[in-house]
Amino acid sequence: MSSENVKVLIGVIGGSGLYHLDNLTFVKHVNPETPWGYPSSPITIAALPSGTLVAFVARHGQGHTIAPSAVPARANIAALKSLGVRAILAFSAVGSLREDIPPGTFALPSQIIDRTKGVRPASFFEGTSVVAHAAFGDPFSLKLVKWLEGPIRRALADEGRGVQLVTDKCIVCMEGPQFSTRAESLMYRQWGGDLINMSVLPEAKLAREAEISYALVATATDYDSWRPHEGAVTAAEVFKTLQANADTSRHVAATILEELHAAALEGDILTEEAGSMQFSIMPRSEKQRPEDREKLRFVLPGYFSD
Ligand SMILES: CSC[C@H]1O[C@H](OP(=O)(O)O)[C@H](O)[C@@H]1O
Ligand SMILES: Nc1ncnc2[nH]cnc12
Repeated sequence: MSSENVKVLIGVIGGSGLYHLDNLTFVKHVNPETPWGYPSSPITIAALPSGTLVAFVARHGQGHTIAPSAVPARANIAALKSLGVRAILAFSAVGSLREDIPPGTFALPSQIIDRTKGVRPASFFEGTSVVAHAAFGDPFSLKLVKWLEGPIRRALADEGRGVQLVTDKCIVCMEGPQFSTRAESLMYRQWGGDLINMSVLPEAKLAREAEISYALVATATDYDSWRPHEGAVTAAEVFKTLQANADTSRHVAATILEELHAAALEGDILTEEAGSMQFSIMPRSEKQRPEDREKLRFVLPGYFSD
């Protein structure tokens, strides 16, 4: 279980239905302990055909034992960062709030509406003597999302199942675990929401605090509960599309990760996030507790060295 000497640039987070990337070559499992505990599941280190390594974590655990509100998102992001991860491709099963985003569609959202209820630890700085305000106006990495569009479209075309990709959508992140009421679902549409899940927050916020470029591949499974003459969403409805979406997600990952790794090495898709916390951390270091600085060094070594 040692994470020693593992250096990985790209991390993948799998959501509901996506518990492994078994179309890549398994190398080993690592389970880094972080100041925020252990990740949802041991992290799989997998090799691409060139030998390039990627890291994969199952958000809800390998056997889907962790509810969305209980996902140890800080440990997941911190563990990936400790392996060297600078860009995360996260997958999520989502509800659709729009007629023109039918189940089976893939989406790259660009905005988030936060409907979590404050029960999830949402910052690495929480409970410490260090105050930081990360910029989150553009919650996904603009450069990474823009870069992903072409390779994902090509991967979907190459798969040949006719899966469509839509971009520039707004995702609502709700608390759960129960699904929304019909009234809430209608309200989210009026607010401008296009998609809904229970997982993108605080994951995206924590990736930003850790200066990791983060993008979400949202895979639609259902129409939530806003359609007046249709039944409200149930888990059984979600399961109908989950497996096919997960198969396509694995295909997309296997097809684009080599190119993504090369683009990340080249550097440009990482430049927005790298160094972005520099002006977010309130600069009163003489009042910051040494033990808090040590904890934060795990995710932001550049700012909290002695
Ligand atoms: C199984 S339906 C609700 C569940 O599915 C999504 O999980 P994930 O984002 O990890 O794919 C959604 O966010 C909920 O957690
Ligand atoms: N309708 C829905 N609401 C919240 N999360 C979801 N994940 C998949 N479908 C969902």
